[in-house]
Amino acid sequence: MRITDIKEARVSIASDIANAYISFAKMDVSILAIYTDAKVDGRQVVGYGFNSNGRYAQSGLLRERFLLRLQEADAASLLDDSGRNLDPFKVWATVMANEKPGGHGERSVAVGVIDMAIWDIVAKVENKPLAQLLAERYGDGEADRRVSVYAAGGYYHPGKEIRGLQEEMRDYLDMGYVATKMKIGGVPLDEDLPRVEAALEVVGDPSRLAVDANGRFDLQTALQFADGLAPYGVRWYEEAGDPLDYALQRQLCEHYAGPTATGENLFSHQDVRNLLRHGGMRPDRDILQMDPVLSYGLVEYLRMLDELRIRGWSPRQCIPHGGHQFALNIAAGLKLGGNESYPRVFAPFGGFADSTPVEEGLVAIPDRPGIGFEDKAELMKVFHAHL
Ligand SMILES: O=C([O-])CC(=O)C(=O)O
Ligand SMILES: [Mg+2]
Repeated sequence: MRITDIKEARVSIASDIANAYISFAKMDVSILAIYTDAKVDGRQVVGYGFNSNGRYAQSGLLRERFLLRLQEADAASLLDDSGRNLDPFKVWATVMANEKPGGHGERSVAVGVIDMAIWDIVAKVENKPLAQLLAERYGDGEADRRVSVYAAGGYYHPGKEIRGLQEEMRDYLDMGYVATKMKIGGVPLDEDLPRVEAALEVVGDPSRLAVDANGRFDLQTALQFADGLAPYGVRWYEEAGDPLDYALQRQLCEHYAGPTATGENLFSHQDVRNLLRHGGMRPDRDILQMDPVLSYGLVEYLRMLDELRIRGWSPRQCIPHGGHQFALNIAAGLKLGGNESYPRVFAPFGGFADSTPVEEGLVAIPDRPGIGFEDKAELMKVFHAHL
């Protein structure tokens, strides 16, 4: 088989929401289609990819470097031993040729978009959902049938007062979620704690509400918020400080008994190794949120999981960022602890298949080959309109 064509485009997901660090007023993503000459049940196999929110479209890196390498590669050099499917590890090595180590920057996002599309192809050629393929290749053969998801939102939004936040949380519960997440750190502690209390009034059990500071705080503020949050017992306290400030994370873990979470802005297995070595994170409670598409794709995510295992961490402590179907398949196939979901923001890239509504906080994997994008009409419309 061979790749016959590659199309890439930039799509806006701009909105007027903000977290403690950034506004999403100019947010966009790269979308990608990789066409092949493979056919399954008479249909051409096409793989789709996109990056999740928080990092911008990667058009320049994709066009000028990574896709060129893929297009210039000898077709046979990309195949697995059977010769009838792509090998994601060989594709990864091809697109990463002549890249120095370190300095991961956003190169990892461009490569992640390609990797997502390649795994979509590989699972389609095998005629299986990606979750099943992963369980067979890397697990005990059985994927989790349903994945625990939580509704991420609670952004700062002009004109959205406490009542608006409560309505948003109620909306998530009505949609079938039992757990949610909200932003903190965009206003001072004495204004944020009433927001947390208001959300808790709706969500109920504090173990069902996580809070996310998006890396906003210095050590002192991180600890002040920790003290403010401690009496509530929220599900987790996310990205208190800069994602690469492992000393801050360690001091937070020493100070705050509740679960913390971080990792969505770690883009390599080397970064994850450093977090686990130096960040003081506790395998019995803390949550790791690396997002496979932002961090060089599933090929690299498997290396991250190796770093976890070496250090006695269970993959169940991983709940990836990003709210996309790729991470949902990975969570089911590799038996992670759950997956993020964005029911109301970043559409149509957030959310899962049309045929698998969230029920009691769980979502199933549709019985479709690949990642399952074909079971998400609004997303396919975007792919077809641009690619
Ligand atoms: O607001 C963002 O950048 C998204 C985020 O942190 C999350 O989903 O955890
Ligand atoms: Mg976050």
